Amino acid sequence: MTSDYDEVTQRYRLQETVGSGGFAKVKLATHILTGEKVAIKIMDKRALGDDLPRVQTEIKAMKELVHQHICTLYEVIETSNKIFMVLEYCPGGELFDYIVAKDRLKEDEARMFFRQIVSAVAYIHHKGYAHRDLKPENLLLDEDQSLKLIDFGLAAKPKGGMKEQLETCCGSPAYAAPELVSGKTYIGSEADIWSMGVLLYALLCGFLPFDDENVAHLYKKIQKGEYEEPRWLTPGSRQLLKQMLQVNPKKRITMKELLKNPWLLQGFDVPIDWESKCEKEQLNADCVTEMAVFNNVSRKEMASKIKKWEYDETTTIYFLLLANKYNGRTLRLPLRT
Ligand SMILES: [NH3+]CCCOc1cc(-c2cn[nH]c2)ccc1C(=O)Nc1ccccc1
Repeated sequence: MTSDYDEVTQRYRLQETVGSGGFAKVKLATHILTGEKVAIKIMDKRALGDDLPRVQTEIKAMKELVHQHICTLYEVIETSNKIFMVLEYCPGGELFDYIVAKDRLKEDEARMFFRQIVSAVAYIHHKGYAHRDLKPENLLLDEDQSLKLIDFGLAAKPKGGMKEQLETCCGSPAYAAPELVSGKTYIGSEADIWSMGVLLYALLCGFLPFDDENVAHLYKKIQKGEYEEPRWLTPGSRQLLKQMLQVNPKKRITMKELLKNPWLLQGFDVPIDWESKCEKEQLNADCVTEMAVFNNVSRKEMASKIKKWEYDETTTIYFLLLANKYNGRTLRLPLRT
């Protein structure tokens, strides 16, 4: 009787559990061949029940969305009872805990993080997706204190493009846009802009703009769109929050305008670089060469194998090599003995 864990334990050394949410648990693991650390999200198909489509949505979205501020999906291993998602290692924990630990962030640090969030969301909108559950719990810090967006289980890619109205009410109430909590049809990208406004407020203030134990009262506050402006907020940040937390989605700042907002440019003076640095279309030649030598095949053969993007061990090794190129570490594949 092969256990569900046979395949994954052949290639990964499973370590401690670092998170267990509703229908998934996350264990740390080491990729045996390269020694690199990864996180493995483990789901039981029986326990998933009606949530199985949500996992399929997440896997499909993460395969399409490869970006420096999105947690990379390396591999998917499916057995008779389990789904294993091998994911990028993010040891810095959740942005939520980071804010709580610091009470609130100084403006420069809030801006540095928020630029990374805008970069990730501008990229997913460009790819025709809306995240629909943007909140500090879904932003993890990697070992270089860079933000990585996770949890695409509610992401939507409307067939008719980003202008198509969406119905499903989803995400966490405190971050949900007024048009969403009013049960109206809404544009995913416009709702994401509102959620990012709530996120920016949380970064700068350390508490939420709209909060109430009673969900009905919370919805009322969101629909009213009135919030406190603590005295420490600078005019620039007040102005930006006002443009993002516009109750009328048609009056809300657009992503295009957000990318060149003066408050976001302050101190950086370069527009937010939202393009992906690791597009799948353009393979990194060094990584291909390294893998070709390791597998004792031609580079041409290796490149076409990688381009199948089967999200198996080949995909994992390619992404792990690529990540090491970016953060300057040299990962060498052990020559096959
Ligand atoms: N509070 C975070 C628990 C879940 O941790 C992860 C979740 C995902 C994830 C979940 N969905 N999509 C990606 C990806 C990576 C991690 C992770 O590496 N966590 C970690 C690493 C070292 C110490 C502590 C925590």
